[in-house]
Amino acid sequence: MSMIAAFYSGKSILITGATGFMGKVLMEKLFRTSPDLKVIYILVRPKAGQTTQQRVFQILNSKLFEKVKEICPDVHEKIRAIYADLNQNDFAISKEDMQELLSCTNIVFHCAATVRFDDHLRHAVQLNVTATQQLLIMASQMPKLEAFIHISTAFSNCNLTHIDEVIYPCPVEPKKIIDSMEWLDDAIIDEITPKLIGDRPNTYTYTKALGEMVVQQESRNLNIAIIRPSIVGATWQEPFPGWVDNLNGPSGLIIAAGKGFLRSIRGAPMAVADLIPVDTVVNLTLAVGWYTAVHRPKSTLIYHCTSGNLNPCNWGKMGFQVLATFEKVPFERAFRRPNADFTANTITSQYWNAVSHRAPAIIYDFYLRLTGRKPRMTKIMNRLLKTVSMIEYFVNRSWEWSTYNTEMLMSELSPEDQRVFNFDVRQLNWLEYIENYVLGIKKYLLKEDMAGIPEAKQHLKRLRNIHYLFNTALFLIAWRLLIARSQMARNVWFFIVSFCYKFLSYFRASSTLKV
Ligand SMILES: CCCCCCCCCCCCCCCCCCCCCCCCCCCC(=O)SCCNC(=O)CCNC(=O)[C@H](O)C(C)(C)COP(=O)(O)OP(=O)(O)OC[C@H]1O[C@@H](n2cnc3c(N)ncnc32)[C@H](O)[C@@H]1OP(=O)(O)O
Ligand SMILES: NC(=O)C1=CN([C@@H]2O[C@H](COP(=O)(O)OP(=O)(O)OC[C@H]3O[C@@H](n4cnc5c(N)ncnc54)[C@H](OP(=O)(O)O)[C@@H]3O)[C@@H](O)[C@H]2O)C=CC1
Repeated sequence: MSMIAAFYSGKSILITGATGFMGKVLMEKLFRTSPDLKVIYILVRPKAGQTTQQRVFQILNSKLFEKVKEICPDVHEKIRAIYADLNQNDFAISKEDMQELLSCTNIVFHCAATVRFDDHLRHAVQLNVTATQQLLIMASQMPKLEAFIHISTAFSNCNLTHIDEVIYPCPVEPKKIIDSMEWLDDAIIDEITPKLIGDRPNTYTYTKALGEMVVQQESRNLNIAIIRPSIVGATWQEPFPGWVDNLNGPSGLIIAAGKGFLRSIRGAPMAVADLIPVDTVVNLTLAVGWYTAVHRPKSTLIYHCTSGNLNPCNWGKMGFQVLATFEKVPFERAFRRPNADFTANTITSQYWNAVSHRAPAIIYDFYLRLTGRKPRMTKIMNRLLKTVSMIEYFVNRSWEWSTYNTEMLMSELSPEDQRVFNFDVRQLNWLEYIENYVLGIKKYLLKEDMAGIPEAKQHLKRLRNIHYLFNTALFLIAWRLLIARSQMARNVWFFIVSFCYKFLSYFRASSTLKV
């Protein structure tokens, strides 16, 4: 019997960010392994024309929850969606709902965040810092609370190269930042943002670091733990391999490469690609929830959920396997044949951006205009290049995260728990994982049918022929222009033509002699 699964039975659990990538997998695993849990409260806001109830309905009816509905048929009744907006005071939760949350919650998993790299500092602070502070204040009023688990990121201290499982202070106190956001106008915030984030690449990593400081400062007598996952990818094993439903991290770029838009990234092929499957993060999160509640460590423990030091894989190997998978299972209606590579420096990167990204987009838009359609490729390409420029920081460096706490926890688990809540990345076979990841993107994100693979392969063949034809035409035009302008080129051309002629005459004469 799994001790962790038994621990969650009968519990009332509050999850923020349950509609997000990680939150959904967390809920799924909880229901699947502890169907006897009492209730999961989720803080949800209406979005994209859907009410909170409709959003929950959509999640429960997704493929991810198919197994859960067999194991826990009353799952609908065990989810209590609470209207909440983490940008508002008291999260805009009604008095009755707040009362219920405060009096019943046993465990809090705080997953909600803005993960956008380019978010305005005011918004990133509101969600990643102020909302965390407010949630902790709420938690301190929960008499039945056993553990509060905060999800941070392994990149909250990406300005360092070796990162321990400790909280590193930021130069300016989070409270001061929170206060200043209230009275500074956007223009001034824009001006001071680069100074505040310092040697971090974006507002996301900076505000996640502030969020950790807030957790430390507001911990009072709560049982708190912080989990720092690295780059979260598709599921490895559970509930099935390859599940993914958003474009964050590598997923969007894998699509861009598979559809032939992305041809090159400035990146270091030998740098460690610290990817971690989402189900591994969730298993660790649930194990940490159990350990924190049952063993009540004296201080706030931080757990690194990373792969690099136990089972490293580099970007070169990962990219190579992504491209190899496209050969077997190509994406449909590709713009060009998938063929991406890492470039070493800014100059070559700019060259390839001009030649392989911008030029084909301009040519294609010209073709669209000629055929009376609206040009769109330059816009898509600009967006892609913006995304690439934002992730380049992470594919050009390697980090070293110590994992003492994570390994300690692994050793504390019973063999059954180690199996059911497996977070041992040493068992991960990268090639298999990446292949399933690409397949998962095709099936669950792009919603492409496997039956369409022969047609997709046929389409790639046509693209290859167009590519050869285009290159040959381009070569001939360039050559023709050169001949018109340069005596030397003309001489070379006549030499080649006469050489070919002589060779053919000799070949014809010798074959006639043989007959
Ligand atoms: C040795 C030789 C080997 C040779 C082999 C070579 C092989 C080459 C490569 C082959 C294949 C490539 C595979 C690997 C590539 C490397 C990937 C590296 C990824 C590294 C990521 C590191 C992240 C680490 C950070 C820490 C992790 C975290 O803690 S948080 C999670 C990370 N967060 C994110 O990823 C969020 C990023 N997104 C944003 O910040 C923003 O969305 C944006 C700034 C990128 C874009 O903002 P914008 O306002 O322009 O657009 P938005 O409104 O958001 O969306 C508009 C449309 O664009 C779509 N979209 C959104 N995000 C992405 C995305 N990431 N990629 C693509 N498209 C995206 C979105 O859906 C919108 O679409 P529409 O609705 O249709 O308009
Ligand atoms: N994905 C990754 O690679 C990594 C993620 N992390 C961390 O893991 C956690 C979960 O990330 P992930 O699931 O990928 O992120 P997602 O972007 O998929 O999910 C974010 C969640 O936060 C919710 N949220 C955002 N703003 C509000 C708001 N104003 N009110 C209520 N809810 C809100 C979203 O709700 P809605 O659906 O309404 O937008 C969504 O449920 C985050 O803390 C992130 O920092 C850490 C390392 C890597």
